[in-house]
Amino acid sequence: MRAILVGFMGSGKTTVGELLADRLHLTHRDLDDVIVERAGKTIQQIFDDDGETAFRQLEHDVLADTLRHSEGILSTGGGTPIQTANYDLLRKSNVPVILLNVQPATVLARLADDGQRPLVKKLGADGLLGLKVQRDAKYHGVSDIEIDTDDLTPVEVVDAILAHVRFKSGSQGAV
Ligand SMILES: Nc1ncnc2c1ncn2[C@@H]1O[C@H](COP(=O)(O)OP(=O)(O)OP(=O)(O)O)[C@@H](O)[C@H]1O
Ligand SMILES: O=C(O)C1=C[C@@H](O)[C@@H](O)[C@H](O)C1
Ligand SMILES: [Mg+2]
Repeated sequence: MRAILVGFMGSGKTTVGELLADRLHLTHRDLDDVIVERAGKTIQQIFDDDGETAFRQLEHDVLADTLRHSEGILSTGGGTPIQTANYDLLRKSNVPVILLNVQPATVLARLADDGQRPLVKKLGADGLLGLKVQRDAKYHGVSDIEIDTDDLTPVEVVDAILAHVRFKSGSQGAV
């Protein structure tokens, strides 16, 4: 991989990852999409049928495979860096890990109409922001670079990433 995006739900990892990959003519992988492909069902269905623990195991397996075999830009899921095994894989990856920071009000605004994320449905606004507080130290700890996204459009987030990370052409990755 050349760069890995992490952050809470609604921070823009999927949106920005796609734009960043386009800009750099790299492939984009979204971990949630790979999980859905592998499971043959939606994330909501995995949570409903198999439970969150099964989802987290699948997420770990897919992360390990993706880090081993894929090139380009990786957008993680919102909970990916939280398990210790995943946190360690990301820290050891030798790839810049970029945190897309969001304030609580931004999370709620961006996810207001969401019907896709099981945890948004299950936890409600207060529970969601509580989860963010619990996770924040891990997001900061796992990242090499942090971008505050609240006042930026997705394209401006890409510009901010490119201002911080120098991407080499060829297969050697970012430096
Ligand atoms: N910088 C931004 N400004 C305004 N809206 C944004 C920005 N980034 C993302 N969004 C919007 O917020 C919503 C969530 O974005 P996205 O799906 O990219 O988040 P995510 O970090 O991938 O979430 P998850 O962890 O659940 O995968 C989308 O509707 C997207 O268009
Ligand atoms: O923050 C989380 O735990 C999640 C975020 C999404 O990207 C999905 O991976 C799933 O809905 C769980
Ligand atoms: Mg996403």
